[in-house]
Amino acid sequence: MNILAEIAGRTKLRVAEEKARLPLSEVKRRAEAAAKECEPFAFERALKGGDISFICEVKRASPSKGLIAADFPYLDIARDYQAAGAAAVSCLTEPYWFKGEDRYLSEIAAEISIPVLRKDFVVNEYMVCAARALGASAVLLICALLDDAQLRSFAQLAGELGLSALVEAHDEAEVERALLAGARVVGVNNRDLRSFQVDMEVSCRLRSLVPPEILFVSESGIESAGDIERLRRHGVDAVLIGEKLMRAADRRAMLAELRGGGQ
Ligand SMILES: O=P(O)(O)OC[C@@H](O)[C@@H](O)c1c[nH]c2ccccc12
Repeated sequence: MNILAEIAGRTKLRVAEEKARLPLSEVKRRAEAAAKECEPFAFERALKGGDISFICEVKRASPSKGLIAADFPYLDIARDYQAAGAAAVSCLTEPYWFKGEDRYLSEIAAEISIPVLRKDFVVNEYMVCAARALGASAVLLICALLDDAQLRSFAQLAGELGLSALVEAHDEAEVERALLAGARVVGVNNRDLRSFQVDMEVSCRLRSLVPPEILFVSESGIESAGDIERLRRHGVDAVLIGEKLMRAADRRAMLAELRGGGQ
């Protein structure tokens, strides 16, 4: 079984436990209440226009790298990202492989003013509603994990809650499926979630398949100002960076270095 299927299976059990504590009707009510108080689609707005935007990730561990941050002052990290000019923050909430927690997301969203993406393995509508209820402005939908009907219905539900959906693809067929599902933000993962192989060329190759009015985010394995420059040249709207920033002693300085010559 590949890791994605394994994570999805474990996630379904996790959500079933959550549901037993807090029913879907209550999470929906909380999500709708949160939607009334938040600016709709703030995530998309934050990525639009200007130079390439940075989505900076708060990630404690990953299946490919193991423990990334022994010391994990997640609120300080999120505040640093905001101070360094990040357009948005991505926060892992998956507990078993990424050592994430829902409270990291809710506390970060309450602490900073830039939008926060819930980075998790969404497998049902409960998780979309919970994302909003926790204070997220965006939710990740992974094409490799969801069929067309699920992609469409979760993207629509997100839309009804004013949440942006970052629809993640890794090849031509998945980009096509993302667009068919009505994605307004397509993320191309440079990392193959099955083999963990990282190749920036994947983003460069797939860029032209996404029309200019749809936001294009390049995700994973981005490590240098040179990488960013290459993606900029290909017309990428935003980059999603985790490990390189998480491991930096001075995250603000690292973000400035990655941004390089752009304004
Ligand atoms: O740490 P990196 O290589 O900079 O990658 C960040 C981000 O793209 C990665 O965490 C990610 C991309 N898609 C995902 C889906 C699930 C979990 C994690 C991810």
